[in-house]
Amino acid sequence: MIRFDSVTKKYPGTTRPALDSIDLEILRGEFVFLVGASGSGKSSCLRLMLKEEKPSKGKIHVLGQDLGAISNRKVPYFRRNVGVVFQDFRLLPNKSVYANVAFTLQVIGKSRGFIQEAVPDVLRLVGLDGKAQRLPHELSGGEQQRVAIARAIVNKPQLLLADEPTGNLDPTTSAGIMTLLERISTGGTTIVMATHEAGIVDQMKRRVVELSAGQIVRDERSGGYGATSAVPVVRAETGEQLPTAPAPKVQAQVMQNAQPLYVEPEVTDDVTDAAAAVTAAATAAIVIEPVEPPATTMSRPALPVTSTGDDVPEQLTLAEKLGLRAPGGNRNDTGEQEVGPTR
Ligand SMILES: Nc1ncnc2c1ncn2[C@@H]1O[C@H](COP(=O)(O)OP(=O)(O)OP(=O)(O)O)[C@@H](O)[C@H]1O
Repeated sequence: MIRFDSVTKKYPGTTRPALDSIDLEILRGEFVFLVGASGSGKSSCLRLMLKEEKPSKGKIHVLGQDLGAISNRKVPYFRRNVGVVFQDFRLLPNKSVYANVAFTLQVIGKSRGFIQEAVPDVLRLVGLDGKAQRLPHELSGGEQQRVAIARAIVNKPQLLLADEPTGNLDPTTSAGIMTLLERISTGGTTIVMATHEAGIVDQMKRRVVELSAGQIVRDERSGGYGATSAVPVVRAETGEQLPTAPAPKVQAQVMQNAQPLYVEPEVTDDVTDAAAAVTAAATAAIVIEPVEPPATTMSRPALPVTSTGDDVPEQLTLAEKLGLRAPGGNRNDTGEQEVGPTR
């Protein structure tokens, strides 16, 4: 499904690599957490898997394809099989929930009939079937993230990449999002998720790959978060060590005491709401701890905007960022403007 062979990523103008000779194999259907201190290379890993960045050395295979052999023109076709979810949702602000999800299918040329079936189906799966006509700002943060997840999976990708998808959400809502991701995973989708949330990782007991200063320092089949948040942050550009990484919001202890996140799917469409209710009840005791910002803020570019080649424009539309259209391709009537969290 995913293979990294001695992959090194060194960004221009930096003194040390963001990823340093990484070997990694992820099999079909796995649910893998990428953990590690801020700056350890998690987002770089995801960007490489999506071919948003090119490795400086080494080879990457995703979905059976050698990413180095895919031309920029063919990248959107590759990405049709890869869903992506970001911390800041990236929804179209002036489009309804339905239109946001339908957009993905319109861009890749699916028929109206297909869209009219697929969108309600996926909105039911994420528990938003009653909210199809709402605008993003009329939804809670958790609901907005569920729209983003619906958009990411509506084309039934084999692989879902998630970069801190609960980063903007409170602990209970985060647990609900994890319930949903776990359900998507049981449907056979491979999921790779970068996170700082110790409680979630400890509770779900999935494969954990830990990065430290660009190297894999731990790869456990059924692991916990470990002590990564205590690992000093290292700035790739200078090698300077920063004192702390962001504190996780969902405390491990509380999540350990919570009931399992996953609820067996039922035949009714209310299953997601039922699962969310169970999760909410189980995590009702969670105390929302104020998250102190790190002593020094890391300068890090937004995940998808990085230019990958000489012929790729700097300003990418949403469809281009999501890999649904080749950069510079025909920008028709899809109204591509994006929005982050609206609360
Ligand atoms: N476009 C870039 N140009 C230069 N350096 C970069 C770039 N992107 C990332 N880096 C550096 O590469 C290193 C790894 O960054 P990356 O974003 O992959 O870490 P991360 O583990 O995802 O961090 P966080 O948890 O804060 O999101 C960091 O030192 C970062 O400063």
